[in-house]
Amino acid sequence: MAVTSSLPQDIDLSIGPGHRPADEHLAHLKLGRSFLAGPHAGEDIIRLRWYVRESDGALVGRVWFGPGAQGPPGHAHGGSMAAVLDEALGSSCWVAGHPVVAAELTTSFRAMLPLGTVATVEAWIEKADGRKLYPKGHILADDGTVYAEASGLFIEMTSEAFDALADRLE
Ligand SMILES: CCCCCCCCCCCCCC(=O)SCCNC(=O)CCNC(=O)[C@H](O)C(C)(C)COP(=O)(O)OP(=O)(O)OC[C@H]1O[C@@H](n2cnc3c(N)ncnc32)[C@H](O)[C@@H]1OP(=O)(O)O
Repeated sequence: MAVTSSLPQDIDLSIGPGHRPADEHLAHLKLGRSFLAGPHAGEDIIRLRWYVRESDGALVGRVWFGPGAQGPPGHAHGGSMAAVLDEALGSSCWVAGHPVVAAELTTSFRAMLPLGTVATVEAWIEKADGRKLYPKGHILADDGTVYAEASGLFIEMTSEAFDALADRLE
């Protein structure tokens, strides 16, 4: 498939009914500046939009991997998929009311992801133990093919700690 550096507005990252934008849950982090979901994200690398699935509160994303995300010829770099999964697992905790940062992330790459693909990302909290959250997630093709999956340990912080970080950006 030929991949061109399409402008973001040419990429359809919408999702079906039963989802709402996740922005309201994630605004606390100044997420407009996110490496992946913010306006500064490279237009030809990755475009990403987060939603909350209303049936179970899971985080769902629609993500496009462009030519700037190349690893194997014509396919996404593993690091680009790991970055998306890092943000997905962390955000699944944030939308559930747990302000976290990543401590550990394990990613398994199951199938090569062709550049130009718009895929679905899903993430949810598998287990919680005090400040320790154990989310899981995956990147899926529309036919259900699993491109990559991840599990991690995320540590809950106080919202004051995040406010202090964000305040330094003002
Ligand atoms: C519209 C929108 C969009 C988008 C959105 C984006 C959202 C983004 C959301 C974010 C997405 C992106 C996410 C990112 O990319 S976040 C960026 C990457 N992560 C970091 O930079 C974190 C760096 N590390 C730290 O700051 C500290 O080490 C933390 C805060 C993690 C812990 O230091 P703290 O002093 O607070 O706690 P503690 O040391 O008492 O540890 C507490 C407990 O945890 C256990 N432990 C700790 N570390 C590890 C480890 N590595 N493996 C195994 N275990 C570990 C530890 O043994 C202890 O256990 P126990 O003794 O109690 O049993």
